[in-house]
Amino acid sequence: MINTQKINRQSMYETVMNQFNSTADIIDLNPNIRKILGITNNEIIVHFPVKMDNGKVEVFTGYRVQHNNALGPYKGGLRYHDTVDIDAAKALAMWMTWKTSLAGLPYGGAKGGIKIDPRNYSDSELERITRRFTYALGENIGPEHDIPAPDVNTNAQTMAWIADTYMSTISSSERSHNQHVVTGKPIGAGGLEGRDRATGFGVYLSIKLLLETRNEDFKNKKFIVQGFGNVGYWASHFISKDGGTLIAVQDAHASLFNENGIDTEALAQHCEPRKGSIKGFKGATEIDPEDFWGLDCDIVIPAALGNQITQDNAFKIKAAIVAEGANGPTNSEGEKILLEKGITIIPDIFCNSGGVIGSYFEWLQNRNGELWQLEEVMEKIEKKITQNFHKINSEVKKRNVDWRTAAYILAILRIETAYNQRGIFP
Ligand SMILES: NC(=O)C1=CN([C@@H]2O[C@H](COP(=O)(O)OP(=O)(O)OC[C@H]3O[C@@H](n4cnc5c(N)ncnc54)[C@H](O)[C@@H]3O)[C@@H](O)[C@H]2O)C=CC1
Ligand SMILES: O=C(O)CCC(=O)C(=O)O
Repeated sequence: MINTQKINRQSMYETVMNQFNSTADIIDLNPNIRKILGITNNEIIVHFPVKMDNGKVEVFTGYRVQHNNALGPYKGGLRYHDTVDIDAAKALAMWMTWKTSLAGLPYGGAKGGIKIDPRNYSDSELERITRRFTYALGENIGPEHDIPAPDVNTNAQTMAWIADTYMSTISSSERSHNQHVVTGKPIGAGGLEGRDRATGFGVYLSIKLLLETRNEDFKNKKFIVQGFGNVGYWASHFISKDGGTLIAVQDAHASLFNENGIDTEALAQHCEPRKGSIKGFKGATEIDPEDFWGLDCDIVIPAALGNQITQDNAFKIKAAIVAEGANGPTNSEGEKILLEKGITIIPDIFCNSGGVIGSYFEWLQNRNGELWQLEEVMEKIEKKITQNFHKINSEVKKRNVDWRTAAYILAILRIETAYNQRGIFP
């Protein structure tokens, strides 16, 4: 569990702006484009009332920030968490713009959510909250305009409620072909086979590809994971299946350690859906959360919230690789320390891009009226991530820079090219 006083030192917004500005300097980004990308296009804040199970009305605050749509419709998740505010949504929306650009997708970037701890609400309250949020967002979302997806504490069920509510607001003749207003839906409601595991699979694959460049694989490799939700679980599943040993897991409630290995599937079974936690799992010992980052291992996977690896703990990390499953888990000071120690950071905008790549395939599937099988989806995701890995690796070598810098250069250059080709800033 994290000490929030420490994580608030540098905001995620400051982190993403540092990353953007240092890249803009390196590539000598057109100053007009720099101005545009340095701000967000639209920041939507909605307050909406919902009747609770006890009959009382509570008013909630929801956010949707649309950063940039030079490459296509806005795309990015919705998060239900206490830490959601306008600055967090702005930072996360910017990361989406870089991520979709780097991945080679026809999308821009957006992010949003509700400031709420979903554990305090019943399922039927969450359904009403989600539906009222969707009404409040109104035409700010749409299948060709802004397409939400799952993020922290939201899931396929949340997306199904949004799609159903959105479709009830449009004309009946439009309903049958607007399912792609959100991605990450349940399979029976237009979802894509494999979207559930797509992000974790991408995290696994990005590490595997990096290990291959070093003539290594997962055998005899020990890894630790912060966050055992969608991303943390699926990343652990694929790495364990490929020979890696999960020795520690931390979530919002506990930190667990077993030097002989934690059974990923047994731990997943222990966590009941949505409100689940790793706490109380019998196959590992609970440790002090402060000891988590310093454990002796080869790979560290932050897969929870932003600003987790900072100047307060980066110096403790002994692993050779930090693979960013989460968005913005490493702040600027933390990154400096890791790089000085010679640790390779696989940056979030590449490492967790399997999710939005899967979402793109779901969007195409819905748009084209097709149904894709799991095997072909996973092959397509693997192909795209592998191609992107090689592009970043070439940039790392060509410019002799770290992986985040290389990824940012590619992402921002693609957007700059789009603006230039449109002839806006000759
Ligand atoms: N779900 C997706 O497809 C994608 C998610 N991501 C990012 O991955 C990260 C995790 O997302 P999901 O797995 O979808 O969320 P989730 O809601 O399924 O799981 C979140 C996990 O983080 C843990 N957590 C929350 N607060 C914590 C704290 N203070 N300390 C330690 N652990 C804490 C929770 O206990 C839970 O295990 C987020 O940063 C998200 O933006 C990135 C790309 C796509
Ligand atoms: O699948 C998507 O559209 C976006 C998922 C997301 O929020 C992310 O990649 O951070």
